[in-house]
Amino acid sequence: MYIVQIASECAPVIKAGGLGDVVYGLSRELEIRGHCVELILPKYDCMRYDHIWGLHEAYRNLSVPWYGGAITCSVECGWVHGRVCFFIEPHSQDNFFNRGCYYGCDDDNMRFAFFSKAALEFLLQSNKRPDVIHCHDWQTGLIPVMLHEMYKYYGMEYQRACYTIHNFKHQGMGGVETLQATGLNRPEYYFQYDKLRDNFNPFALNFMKAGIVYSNAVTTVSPNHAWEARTSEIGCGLGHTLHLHQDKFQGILNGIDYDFWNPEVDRYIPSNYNKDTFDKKFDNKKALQERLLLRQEDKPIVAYIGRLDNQKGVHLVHHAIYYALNKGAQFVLLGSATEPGINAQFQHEKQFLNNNPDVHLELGFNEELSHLIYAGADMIVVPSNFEPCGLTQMIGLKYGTVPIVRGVGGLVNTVFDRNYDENLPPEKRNGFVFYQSDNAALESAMGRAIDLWNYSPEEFRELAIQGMEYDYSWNIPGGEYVEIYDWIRHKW
Ligand SMILES: Nc1ncnc2c1ncn2[C@@H]1O[C@H](COP(=O)(O)OP(=O)(O)O[C@H]2O[C@H](CO)[C@@H](O)[C@H](O)[C@H]2O)[C@@H](O)[C@H]1O
Repeated sequence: MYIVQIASECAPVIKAGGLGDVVYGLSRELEIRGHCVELILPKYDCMRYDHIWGLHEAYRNLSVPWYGGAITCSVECGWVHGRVCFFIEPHSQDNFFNRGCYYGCDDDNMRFAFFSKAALEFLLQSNKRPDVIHCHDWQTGLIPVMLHEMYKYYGMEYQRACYTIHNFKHQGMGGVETLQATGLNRPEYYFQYDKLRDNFNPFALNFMKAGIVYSNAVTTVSPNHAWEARTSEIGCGLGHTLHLHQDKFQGILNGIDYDFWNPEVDRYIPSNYNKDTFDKKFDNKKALQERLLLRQEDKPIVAYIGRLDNQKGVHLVHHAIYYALNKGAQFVLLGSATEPGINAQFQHEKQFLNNNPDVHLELGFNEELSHLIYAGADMIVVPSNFEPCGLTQMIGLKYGTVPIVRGVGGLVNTVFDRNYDENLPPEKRNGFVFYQSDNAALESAMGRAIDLWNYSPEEFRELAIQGMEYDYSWNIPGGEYVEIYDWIRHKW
């Protein structure tokens, strides 16, 4: 099969969070299975060019219709750790992707509406006719619409669209101008509730809703989240739309790329290990303590890695720091906040805790350091308010770092409580789970984890090794995506 992935991120060259990991990991798995995969991405000025090999011009003067005129783009091609990626670079005063950031601009909706249009034009003009176009998140939600309403008539009638939602919270909104710019026009048609009109704001078009309505198959990133999104407020207003389209909607648990996230071969950590050489994990713990100037004492290290925003339960992350310190543990945080208020709060916290030898807060994005933390910490806490899948707990498991998670979304599908999970025998359990989003609930799980480390170290070690035995690679989800692709190719 010939599959094109279109997304706003692909790790490690463009990574703001988990979306990038998934786009890369899934593409790699599909190629291993013998499919031909290409990626189309924006050419941001701030992406990690050091991860691209052989960047060269692939298409000159791609003319992309925009607002009745056209914007000329160049398309460059390069290999990102073996994956063929096409980077679209528009030449216009809008400077869509030369802003020193991936997201967070006032005109994000227009930036990615343009990217979506340009990606389709590139496929059309370069005569690429993939079997499946796989789009991700709100940034590419308009692609299935344009494919069905426009490009189908220009010679792309056999291309099928699969759409994956990684985060319902960010849906992308536009207005009439989006229709004018992309050439979709016809507001009276698209502003209908069974098309793009937002379910709650009658004056807005919703990009994510567009992707759901117009794609041949829609997925989100775990079975439990698929259920939550359809039946509760976690769908952020799209529950009804998902319900209407439930026949083509399902949850597929993300995988982890074990070539990249694997303590046995990880080149960013000083001491490689696996479950048979688990004790070498301790060398990484020492290295982590040294690197972050933590007190070199035999204490458990609790870590948090992730974006710092309300989704991630920042109030509980904050509480976890102080609770760990109170229980005599150490705490390491690696995170970045885009919201100024949350950023200021953690900057303040960092200053306040600066002289404490048992805690380190690293505010910013640091891929290399994240590997050392996964390898060096004993536990990783994921207290999310909602979590479509969550990668950090799965990476933690692979590194023998015991997850302590809130039982929501994909965390429910991946972490099984050592003491209370009744569905699995004790030797299959792999972490600690709590359910409410208050301090007491967090403490109930963190307390059990830290106590086990302190008072029954052998049992803690066993639990960590049980976690390492789980296979959360792309092997199973890769097969599930292929089944979906096959289904949409033959059904429609
Ligand atoms: N400051 C930092 N420095 C270095 N690395 C950092 C970092 N902050 C985060 N990371 C890394 O980024 C990834 C984050 O994974 P998450 O599952 O938390 O994704 P996120 O919530 O962004 O994405 C959404 O998409 C993913 C993928 O579908 C879903 O798993 C998730 O639930 C959904 O919210 C991990 O690889 C982590 O190590």
